[in-house]
Amino acid sequence: MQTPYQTNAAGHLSIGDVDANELAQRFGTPLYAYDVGAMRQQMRDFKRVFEERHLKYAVSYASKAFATIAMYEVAAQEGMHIDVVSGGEIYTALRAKFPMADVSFNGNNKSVEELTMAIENGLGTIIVDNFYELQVLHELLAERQQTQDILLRITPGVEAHTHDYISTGQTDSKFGFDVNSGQAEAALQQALADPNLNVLGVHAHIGSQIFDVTGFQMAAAKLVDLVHEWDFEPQVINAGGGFGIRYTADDEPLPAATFVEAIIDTIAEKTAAYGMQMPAVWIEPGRSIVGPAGYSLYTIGSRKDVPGIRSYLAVDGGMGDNIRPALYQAKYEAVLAAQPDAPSDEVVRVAGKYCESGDVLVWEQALPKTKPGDVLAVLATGAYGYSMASNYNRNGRPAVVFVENGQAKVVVERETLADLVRLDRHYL
Ligand SMILES: Cc1ncc(COP(=O)(O)O)c(C=O)c1O
Ligand SMILES: N[C@@H](CCCC[NH3+])C(=O)O
Repeated sequence: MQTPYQTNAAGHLSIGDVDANELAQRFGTPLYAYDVGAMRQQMRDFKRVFEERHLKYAVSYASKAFATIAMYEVAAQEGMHIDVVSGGEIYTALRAKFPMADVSFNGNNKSVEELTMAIENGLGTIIVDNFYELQVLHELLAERQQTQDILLRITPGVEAHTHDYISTGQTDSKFGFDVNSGQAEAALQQALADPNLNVLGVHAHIGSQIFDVTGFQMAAAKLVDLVHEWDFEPQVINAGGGFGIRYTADDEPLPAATFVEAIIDTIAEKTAAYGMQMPAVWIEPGRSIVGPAGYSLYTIGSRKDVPGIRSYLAVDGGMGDNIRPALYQAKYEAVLAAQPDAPSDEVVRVAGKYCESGDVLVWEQALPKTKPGDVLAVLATGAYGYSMASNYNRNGRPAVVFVENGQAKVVVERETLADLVRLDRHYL
């Protein structure tokens, strides 16, 4: 059976051709380690179908999944666009010297400051979410006698079959212009009439961690139907992100190309049927670019056996570096770095070190016998792990290393104790 990880000659877990135990020893734990080659491969896989078909496109990495200077550098090197959702992500991209023309800006409540930052730095496309934003943008642009390319984010009423907290395409959503009530069409007319706005097209994002193409086809078809109904010929249709990945053996993700083909084919067929030009197709994968490439390395510490119930194996990280199990009941798999393929002896719950009963990393994990000091690797933690990390319990955030071709480099330093009080001020 094919494993979702690599091993080296010693039979140890290998990340980017470096032994995971060695990474843990050199850089300490907890540690986020990324296999850069795997990320590059995913980016290329998403782009390939567009290239082969000579289409106008953008594969825009949804960087909320993992936004650091180094990540933006790799994305730029791979000819990716990026999607940002805050002034902080814009600032990080600027520091990475990411080409601002290839940046799009999503979000349901972009502040005046953030929108100002976007237009003053030549950010390529603003994905407008609501009427308030249309108004603020108009004022900022008119003042500066500038125009701005925008897309309109539409809530197409397509609900992805995924965990309820992370579906954003349905009608009862804080995101985007609602279709059924006529808001989306009104927004389009308002934007088209605005001399400072250049409406490139429409955008929809239906949810996250999706395993079939149907939702994307439905949403893409709906977008084409809508623009046709509104008598608007878009230059761009953005089908969002949400492509599912393998966290555990229960997940059966589709290849990047399958999603891309389904989206392209739907848009091509629908636009052709209406006698419209084929627009550029944009997508926004986040999780699927960085998720499978990321590993969280921990050192095993204490253990508690509750007779007849279960055993808890505790590691030196937890919900501060990976909130997803606590927040979404997300499931992960873990292996021992020194013997990932060893037969298992028991099933344990991998818990963190935080003062919270829900601080779990893996709910049920079969493992060989372990001892304190062993390095445990949780797989596929590259998306929404570091980016959702916190300093809860005043634990510092782990370092991040990028590993490629046998070389490892720290791209985010481990937070120190001094970092934890850096912004504190004495009261007395
Ligand atoms: C607008 C938008 N685009 C793209 C994404 C990326 O989603 P994922 O990381 O699941 O690909 C998200 C997050 O779900 C999003 O809200
Ligand atoms: N943070 C979520 C995904 C949210 C997507 C936001 N658009 C996760 O960890 O799966």
